[in-house]
Amino acid sequence: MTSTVLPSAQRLVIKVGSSLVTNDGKGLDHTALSRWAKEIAELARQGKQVVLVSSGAIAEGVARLGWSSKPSAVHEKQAAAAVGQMGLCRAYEAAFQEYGLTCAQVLLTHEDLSDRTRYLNARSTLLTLLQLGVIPIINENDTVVTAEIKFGDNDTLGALVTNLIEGDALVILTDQTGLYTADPRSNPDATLVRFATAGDEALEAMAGGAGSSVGTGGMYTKIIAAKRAARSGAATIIACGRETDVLTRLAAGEAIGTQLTAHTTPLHAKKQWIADHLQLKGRVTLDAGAVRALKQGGSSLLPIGVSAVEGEFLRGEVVSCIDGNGVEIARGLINYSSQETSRILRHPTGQIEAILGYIDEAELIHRDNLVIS
Ligand SMILES: Nc1ncnc2c1ncn2[C@@H]1O[C@H](COP(=O)(O)OP(=O)(O)O)[C@@H](O)[C@H]1O
Ligand SMILES: N[C@@H](CCC(=O)OP(=O)(O)O)C(=O)O
Repeated sequence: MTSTVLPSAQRLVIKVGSSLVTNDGKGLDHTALSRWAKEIAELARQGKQVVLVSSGAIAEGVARLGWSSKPSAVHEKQAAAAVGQMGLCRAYEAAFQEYGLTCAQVLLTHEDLSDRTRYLNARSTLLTLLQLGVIPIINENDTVVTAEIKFGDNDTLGALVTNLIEGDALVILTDQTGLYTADPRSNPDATLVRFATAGDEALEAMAGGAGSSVGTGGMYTKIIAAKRAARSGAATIIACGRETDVLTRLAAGEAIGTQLTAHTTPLHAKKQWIADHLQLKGRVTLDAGAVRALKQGGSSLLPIGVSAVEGEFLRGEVVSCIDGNGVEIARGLINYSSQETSRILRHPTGQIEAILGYIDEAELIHRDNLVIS
């Protein structure tokens, strides 16, 4: 339980809060942005895919408009967010450019992620950006949200994005070292919780249950976000964004802050997520040997075991694996598009590169991404 998850995490969602991004509301903290960009560039160099969820639009808008404090009227908050988002984009673009990385702005609402078509569109856009080596920077689309449909906090958005792209981990950077047994601002004796299980109800009490002074945000939404991220098997780390090299040290295996691990095995949760949430985009027909290998369990699907392909799909989409009689054997996330699959089917893995001119993965569907029917 005490091992750290980040060294093996391939796909990460990193969320930074308003207090960090805007230096406690005193305008954008360019030094902090540049530090994170440098660390994220290092993670990318290590082969990790990173999505950044950044708050701060409203706080930055308030500063740019010369207002003395955050307005309470929703339409004024929306206006401030629209102004501030420009600043966030410019600052992130400059910060990432310094390290040779391209970034992209993605604004999402809760509705986008509860509507199946939009969910899948958002997913495929984000996966395409990641494949292109671009760092997506996500915020809530404050212009179009009303009280009922708004995320209300970017911790929840971070968790939903983690589910959406099946991130291996959600890293929530905030102004505290991690989760304490009580709010350290008002409880000097509180101690840091280093490892726990996401979804453990005792954590919600520590973070101040809903209705208390911190119940509408603060640590509470981070604990709930961890519970949500665990549904697709992701672990959550809550750490201080002001700590030197926090991201690269976490990636090197250092236990910093609080780690909340998914209670089910990540693999099981991820497979369940694939089965429940993603739409079938096509079918591949397996030969008898591949059917046996999959049914007996434990094997990945290799292109040599596939005899036919139907439908149009992209890398990362879900396809059904059927036997010669059309009976479904499994479903899984495929590593090659339908066009690529039709070119490499019946071929040994060693020939993929010669046929396509490149190789993404040796397997057509990795066993971790296969759900046997
Ligand atoms: N048990 C707890 N452990 C740590 N921080 C807590 C706890 N309960 C409440 N908090 C408060 O949560 C705050 C962080 O939440 P918030 O201000 O919403 O950050 P962000 O802008 O990063 O989302 C801390 O500054 C702290 O005062
Ligand atoms: N969309 C808003 C997000 C506000 C928000 O959730 O802030 P935080 O609790 O600091 O992560 C903004 O950019 O200001």
